[in-house]
Amino acid sequence: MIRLRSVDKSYGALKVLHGVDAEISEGETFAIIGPNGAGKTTLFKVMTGEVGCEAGTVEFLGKDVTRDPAYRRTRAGMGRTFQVARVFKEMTAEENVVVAIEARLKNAGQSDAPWYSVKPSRAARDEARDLLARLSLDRKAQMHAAELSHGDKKRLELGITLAGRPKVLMLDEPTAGMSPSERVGVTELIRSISGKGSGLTVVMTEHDMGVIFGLADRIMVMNQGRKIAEGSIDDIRADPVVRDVYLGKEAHHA
Ligand SMILES: Nc1ncnc2c1ncn2[C@@H]1O[C@H](COP(=O)(O)OP(=O)(O)OP(=O)(O)O)[C@@H](O)[C@H]1O
Repeated sequence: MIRLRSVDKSYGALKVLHGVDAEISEGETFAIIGPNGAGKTTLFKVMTGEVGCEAGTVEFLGKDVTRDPAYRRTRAGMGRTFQVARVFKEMTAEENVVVAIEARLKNAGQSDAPWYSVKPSRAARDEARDLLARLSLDRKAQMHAAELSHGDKKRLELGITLAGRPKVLMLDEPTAGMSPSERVGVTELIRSISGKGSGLTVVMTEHDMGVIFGLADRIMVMNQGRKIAEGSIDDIRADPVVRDVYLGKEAHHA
């Protein structure tokens, strides 16, 4: 799905990624973890195309996309959510999802409607309602997005992203700023949409180890811009270097 080879990235004089390699396979949930400032978000943005890299390559679906901007990668099937949910606040939850469905149909040449028509198609509305039901937002479908709780806004953003039918779902700290119960809910939701048989690949950065251990098939650990470990949850838990630089610190904070 995604392959990074020897990626270097600097912000001015500050080098934040040093020769990072990564390979993400179809259908897996891949998590990037590490202490603050380790370079997780930067690596994530190199994958999505929000930032470029000075050296190395990024492949998506077997094609070199290193020079492709983010919107091209989105069109090719990379869906992304943000640390602060991006939704149209003045529109209802249903309208937010309908717009995303109409945009997908339009990009696929299956709709002549303007990017947002005043009267959306019946098919788009039905699909939006199904999606909102899967996200447990059906009873809030007619609420304006601005009125939704933080957790529900994140759910809605996930719905908008899923409406684009991505091949890979890129989640940047999906539980950031959530209450413990919202975290559990979103973890279950991600598990339900990315479970075996869904075919969906998920790449996520996340600070909450409970969320990571509940979701990830494979974990990559970053420290100071380098990959220091990669493997299953059990591998990562048992890795003495990881325990030292990351899990150890978490445990001290706990
Ligand atoms: N736009 C930017 N301009 C300059 N420096 C940046 C920029 N973005 C990030 N950095 C720096 O790059 C380093 C890596 O940041 P990055 O956000 O990738 O780390 P992170 O592991 O995601 O951290 P966190 O867990 O705190 O989100 C940090 O030292 C950060 O200050």
